[in-house]
Amino acid sequence: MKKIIITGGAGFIGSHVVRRFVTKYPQYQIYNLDALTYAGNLENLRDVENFPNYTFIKADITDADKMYEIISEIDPDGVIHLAAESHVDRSINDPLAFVKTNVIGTVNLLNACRDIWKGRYDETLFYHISTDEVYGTLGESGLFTETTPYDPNSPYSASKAASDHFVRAYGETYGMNYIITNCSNNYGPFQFPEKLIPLFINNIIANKPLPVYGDGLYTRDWLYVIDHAMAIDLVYHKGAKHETYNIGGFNEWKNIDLVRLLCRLMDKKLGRPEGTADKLITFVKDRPGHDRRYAIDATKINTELGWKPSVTFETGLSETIDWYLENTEWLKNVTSGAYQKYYEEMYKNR
Ligand SMILES: Cc1cn([C@H]2C[C@H](O)[C@@H](COP(=O)(O)OP(=O)(O)O[C@H]3O[C@H](CO)[C@@H](O)[C@H](O)[C@H]3O)O2)c(=O)[nH]c1=O
Repeated sequence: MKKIIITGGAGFIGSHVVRRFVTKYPQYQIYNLDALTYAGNLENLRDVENFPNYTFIKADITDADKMYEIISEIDPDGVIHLAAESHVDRSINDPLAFVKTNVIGTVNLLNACRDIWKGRYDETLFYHISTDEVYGTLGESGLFTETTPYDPNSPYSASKAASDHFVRAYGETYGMNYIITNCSNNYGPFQFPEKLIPLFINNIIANKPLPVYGDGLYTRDWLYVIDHAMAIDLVYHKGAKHETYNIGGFNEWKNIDLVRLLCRLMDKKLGRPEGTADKLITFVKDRPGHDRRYAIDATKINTELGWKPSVTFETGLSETIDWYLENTEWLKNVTSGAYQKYYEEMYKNR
């Protein structure tokens, strides 16, 4: 039986990856290693928690000894590494937390895998999940390809860039098998409401202001999280070792256009008069170092592995809104307590 450790499996993207692997591959034993920080939630995995091929391990990747102990005990065939601090605004307030988890945490995993897999690197894989933000920002035209030079602008993207470099370096220096994928903005069920789409859905439901940063003309390339999980599955099984793949939706939206679309859909679904949510739009002080535009060229994964997004943005967004409207209890749980304090702290200067 193949054994795979998925780090960060209780988080947003991680939980979709865990669900896919546990349900699709009964012949694999899946270990979800997660520290359960504010963004990790076992509620995200209630539907698979009793599957015989699923095991949850609460552990923090910043603990080197613990990583060594767990990885030597399980002796996995592969590690799919998603555990990360991921919110840009948080990284501006507390960069060191991002260095600890994203850089040191990744190196801790690499060190353990390097030692435990020694002599059989060819049969094992360290698959590192990363972001398009490592490439920095684009002007009006152009796309990020796998050969675009790294040029990160936020403490978050700098920490992810550093972790990518370490993974590559361990491949070159020690000969470990690795793959890195860099993906664009994800959206979908179970996303913590600090990111644009779930935050704004939450605020529209609660009739709270929608804080659009700067002029709102920043551009992001949006991908449904389930399509990302499908890409990760494909890359894990078919990707070439020591390679990088970009994953994106070829789906660029200026923030303000996306917010207006969201407002329109939400008014309709909530049975409110058209234009109600629009009135909540509030332009606020910009995010420092705000990247103007991201856009991914996903040609390589498309032509070499045959992956492409399976749903349109309109369908994915509509399903996402429905999910949040049906799961108000989940939303209430994750936004209680510390969330309110965080929210006020984050927006007090904006
Ligand atoms: C939270 C928030 C965001 N924004 C803007 C900032 C960005 O231009 C855009 C999306 O913001 P966020 O949802 O924070 O996502 P962004 O900074 O693009 O980064 C995301 O996408 C990245 C991939 O591109 C991931 O690596 C990151 O983990 C993820 O957080 O919306 C607002 O205008 N108002 C807001 O309140």
